Formats: sequence, structure tokens, C-alpha cells
Amino acid sequence: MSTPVHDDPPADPLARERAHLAASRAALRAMREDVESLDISDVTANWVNAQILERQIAERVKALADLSDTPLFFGRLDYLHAPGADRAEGAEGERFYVGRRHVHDADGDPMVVDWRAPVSQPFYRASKQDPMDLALRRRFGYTGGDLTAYEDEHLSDPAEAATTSRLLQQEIERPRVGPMRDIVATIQPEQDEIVRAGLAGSVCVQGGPGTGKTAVGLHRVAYLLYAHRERLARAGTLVIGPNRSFLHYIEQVLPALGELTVRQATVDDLVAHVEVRGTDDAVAATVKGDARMARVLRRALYSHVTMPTEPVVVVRGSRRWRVPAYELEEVVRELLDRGIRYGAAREALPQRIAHAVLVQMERAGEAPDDRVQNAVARNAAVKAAVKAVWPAVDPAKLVLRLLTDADFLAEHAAGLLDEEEQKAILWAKPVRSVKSARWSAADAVLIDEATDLIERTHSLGHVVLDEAQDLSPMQYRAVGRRCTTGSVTVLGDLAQGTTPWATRSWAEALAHLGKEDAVVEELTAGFRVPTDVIAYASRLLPSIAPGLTPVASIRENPGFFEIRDAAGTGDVVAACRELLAREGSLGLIAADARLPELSRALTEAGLTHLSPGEETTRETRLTLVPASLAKGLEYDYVVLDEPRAIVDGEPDERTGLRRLYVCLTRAVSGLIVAHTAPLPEQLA
Ligand SMILES: Nc1ncnc2c1ncn2[C@@H]1O[C@H](COP(=O)(O)OP(=O)(O)OP(=O)(O)O)[C@@H](O)[C@H]1O
Repeated sequence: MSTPVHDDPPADPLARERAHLAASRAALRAMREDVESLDISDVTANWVNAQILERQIAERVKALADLSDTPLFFGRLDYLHAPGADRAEGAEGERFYVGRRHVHDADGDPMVVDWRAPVSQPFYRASKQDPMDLALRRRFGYTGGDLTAYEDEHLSDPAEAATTSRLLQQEIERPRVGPMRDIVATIQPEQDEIVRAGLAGSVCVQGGPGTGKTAVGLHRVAYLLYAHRERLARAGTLVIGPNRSFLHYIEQVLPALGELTVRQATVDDLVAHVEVRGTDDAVAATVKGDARMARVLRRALYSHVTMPTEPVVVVRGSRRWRVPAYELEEVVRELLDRGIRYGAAREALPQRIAHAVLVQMERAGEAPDDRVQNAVARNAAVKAAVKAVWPAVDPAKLVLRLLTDADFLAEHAAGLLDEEEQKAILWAKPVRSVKSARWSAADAVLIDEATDLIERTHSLGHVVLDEAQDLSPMQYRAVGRRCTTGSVTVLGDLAQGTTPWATRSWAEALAHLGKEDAVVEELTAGFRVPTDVIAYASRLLPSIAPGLTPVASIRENPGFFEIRDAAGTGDVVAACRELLAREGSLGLIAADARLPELSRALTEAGLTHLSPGEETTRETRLTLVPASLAKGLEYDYVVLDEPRAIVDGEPDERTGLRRLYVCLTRAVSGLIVAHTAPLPEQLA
């Protein structure tokens, strides 16, 4: 519950602010009605244009919807001086209401300015040290859709001491239900710097659990789309997350910020050239994910190029033109040296050979034009030469051959992969075709690399890569080639890496991405996990990521934290029931292998439960979460079942402890750790 934090002076400023809210709502309604009533019959000459325009109008109407549960503005800024015309959306005013979207009155004067506009920036960044020309920053508190409170900071008044905002604190401590929500009203200065970093540069954020990495990444996309709308509309933006349930969890944040066009995908989605039906053991997957594989693939691909030994003889009319083998070789070498894609060079080769023929024709006194050159390039003899020298290669077949033909692999992996490594990735059984092969996720990444060697991958304007620490070098390369001409925001936590190939340093990761010049920022203020819980989980840090700064929780509510001896699943179910009596969502997190037993126990006890990615509602607030899917998610309360089993579920102790660190850091308001087996020594 928000309460007025301010004693209302007689003029009742709260009533005035409410009046501004009502007027802004009316103005937004008028803006929407304007768009709805647009008559496009005069301006559209044809049906296609009309369809496009209608769709744009429908989207605009949607963007102008007044969502009753999200406040139209959450802050007010009173400048000491009117901001310069170059900086402001409405330069003549000195007072601005900051909200999710721009609203103007009938004269076009701003009633609410977009949080992403330059004039809104001091709302997030101004401080007593640097008031940014603000006389007043006002935050609003809402109950339901009603404006019920406000809180002032007179940043330029030397007599007023700096305070922590109560409304901000209440917002951070609010219980969580359902999917992730936006944080526009409470973005912190260090977060805002990342959100508003320029489009040209890449940014890498290292941050412990709950420091807002995902939130920052999503708000950064929304900001970039605002600041560079046209460029990004052309080039496209993409958010990459670790799995479906995570993407479901975050998918509503951008639409809530008015951004409907951003694609969200997993790395597996990006490289889906073949159907993935197989798996690799850890050793094979690690070798396949190693950056050395890129060189193996390049060598294997270019082994198809052979130097010509025969001349090309082109017959035209009564004349024969002969390009000798040594001259063809020069052409091929020049194409190899230029470093263009395999496929592009293959396409250029016929024209190069034709050019050599044309030079001879000219020497013989003929005056051939472009049409002749094109005809020569299509000549059967030229085509046959190209096929022999620079054959077409199918990327999946190339990878298939490397994984099934020991000699072929040995030839191209020589000096790169040792014998053991080669053996690890060779398929045990012969495979007949690309279709029948049981491709693994790592294989699909290899095919993607080969595809890119042949044909350049389309590059986007901006890519946000979340939970990056789990990517293999080859996966980083796959992401990197999707933003060669754009920039990337990399978000991750080295302590939460749970793959055998997990990232050891951000410098290494950025090199694989091809973004060595990215700035690495660190976030250490924790918004999710209560102090006692994060302190407990941080005991694992020296074993899982020595050198990382532990997260400092900024939650004031100490939360609820208990470690219990459990006699069996009955006690785990009892702990769930106990926490369900409180407000908010509940996650029961357990080792993957323990899920069937726990699911049965919950059902028998009459507790309906969901799977991660399914939306919690007021009626069903319990989700049964396998440890392997807990990453990135959060619940108001968590019951953590049997830590030892979570550690033992992983191939090695360090990965196990990292998985446990992830699971321990999902709770917002409270955590019960229920164990029968002894706890790992770091936590005992
Ligand atoms: N400035 C903020 N104001 C209010 N809430 C915030 C703020 N920053 C982050 N949060 C909240 O803290 C929680 C954790 O944020 P988020 O999931 O982005 O963290 P993360 O760093 O990605 O965590 P993890 O590493 O565990 O995936 C979310 O509920 C988010 O909304």
C-alpha cells in the first residue's frame, strides 16, 4: 500500500496532480480517436498500400491504449531553466511529467513525455551532487490505477539532505506474481547508464543474481528503438535468451513499453538449419563448441577448391579461345586471397574466366561488350571448369562428412584437434544422409558456421544476449555473425555458468563475438534476493567464481529464511503449503531427477502446480521448477529441495555448486531450504 509521504499543503497539490492525470488520460483518448478516425481512402492508391497503412494505424492505436493498471506517468521534473530547444520535446515548458509514452494536448504541447526522451533523463540520473538543473523531482505512488501519493526531492536546495525514496523502496519490495514487468519508474543511475549507452558501442554487463541484467537489457532495447527508430526498423533487433520458459517469462516487458517488433529467440532457434534429435556427451559437446572447430571447418570447406590443371577452351562461332591453366590458377588464387565468402567467390569465378577470354578477344581485334562477357560466363566449358575447380558445397553435408569420415576429419583437424578429440566427435554409427542423421545442438552450430563460410549471415542492428555465460565459443561466434554490422549487449554472470564450456572471462567471450572493444560494466546492487539469503548463497562464491564481488541486496525487508531438516517429501509439501499462505508466487525448485516424485506428492496433497513458463495466476501460484530451468526466473517465495541432489545432478562439483547458487538466488521475499542429506560443506 502506498501512503502519502507528504503532508498536503492547503492548495492540495495531490488534487492538482490527479487533475493532470485525468487531463492526460483525456488527451491520450483524443490522440487515439484522431488516429482511429483517419480516413485513408483518399491517400492510398492501391490495395496493398491501404493494407499496410491500416496495419500501421492499428498498431498505433494499440500503442496509444491507456492501460488501466499501468500509470500514465510516474514522475515530474521541474527544471530551473527551460531546457534548450535541441534537448526538449516541448522546449517552452519547464515542468515535465515522465511516463511510458508521449501524450500531447490539442495544441501539441506535451502533457507526458516518454521516459526515453533526453528531457526525462534527470529523473533517473540527477542527484544532490549533480542536480542536472532540476529544482524538483517528484515521484508518484499509485494504488490500483489511482494516484495516491507523491514524494519530492529539491535537488538544488542545499538545505535539504539526500534521502532514499520510500516509493522506490516500496516498488522494489512489491510481491511478484506472473511474468516479468518493466522497471521504468525505478531504473537506477548505474542501470540507466547502460540503458542509454550509444548504439554504436557494444556493452558487456557482469552482474550477480538479481542485479537487473535482464531488466536493463530489455529497457536498453526499448531505449535504442526510441533513439534510433528508423535505423533499427530497417536493420532489426533481437533478444536472445537461454530457453523457451525464460522467453515466456520476459516476453511481455517490451510490449508493455510499446515495442511490439522485437524478435526473441534462443541460440538454438538461430541455428535451426537441421532438426535436432540427438545429444552429445560433455566431452564431444565441448570439442564441438571449441573455437578451433571454426578452423577445421574452414580447412575442410576450402579443400574442395582445386587448382586447375587443364585449360578452358571456349568455342564461339568459328573461333576457339583458350585460357591456359596457369592463368586460371592466378584467378583462383586471387579469389582465395580476397577473403570473400566461398559462395560469393564461386559466383564470381565464371565472370573472371570470361574476362580472361574477353581480353584475348580484344587483343585479336574484336570489340566484345558486356553481353558477350555474360554469354561466355554461361558457356558450358566455363561452367564445367568452375564445377571442377570450385564446386558447390552443402554446409550440412560438409559437417556430416567431418563427423563420419575419420580420414577426412584427420586431414583437416591435423594440428588443431588431437586424436582423442577427433575420436570424441566422430559418430559411432555410419549415417546415410543429412535427413536421417541425429543432429545435436552443437552440430547445428557447426552447420551454421559452415553456412556462414559459404554465404554471409544477415547482420542485425542490435542484439541483446542474456545469460551469455553458458555459451560455447562456437555459439558466441554464431551470435557475433548476427551483429557484425551492429552492436551487442552481453549480459551474464560468470558464477552462474553451468555448461562444461562456461565462459571463464568476458574478454575471451567478447573476442569470440568479434566485439573486443566492448565496455565491460559491473552491477553489484541486488534487487531480488533478501540480504540474508544472498549472504548465504555468496558463501559459494570462493568455490565457483573466486574474485567476483558478492551482490549487496538493497531490499530493506529482511525476508524469510530457514534451513530445515526434512524427513521426506511430506515435509517439502508442508513447506510449500506454509508459504502459499503468504502473498505472491511460489517456486519449488529441485534436482531434475527429483521432479516426478515431488510432482506426485504435490498432486496427492491437492496442490495444483505449473511448469516454468506457464503463467502464475492469483489462483495457481505454485510452480515446480527443475534446477536446470531455474536460471533467470524468480518467485516471491522459494522452497529449495535437497541441495545435495542439485549438486550431484551435475557432472562435476563446481558446476553442481554453481547450479545450486542459481537455485538459491531465485527468491524475492523468502526461502526455505529443505534437506535430508547433509548440505555441501560451504553451506553447512
Ligand atoms: N531498478 C529496479 N527497480 C525495481 N526493480 C528492479 C530494478 N532492477 C531490477 N529489478 C528487479 O529485480 C529482479 C531481478 O532482475 P533481473 O531478473 O533483471 O536480474 P538478473 O541480473 O538478470 O538476475 P539473474 O542473474 O538471476 O538472471 C526483477 O524482478 C527486476 O524487475
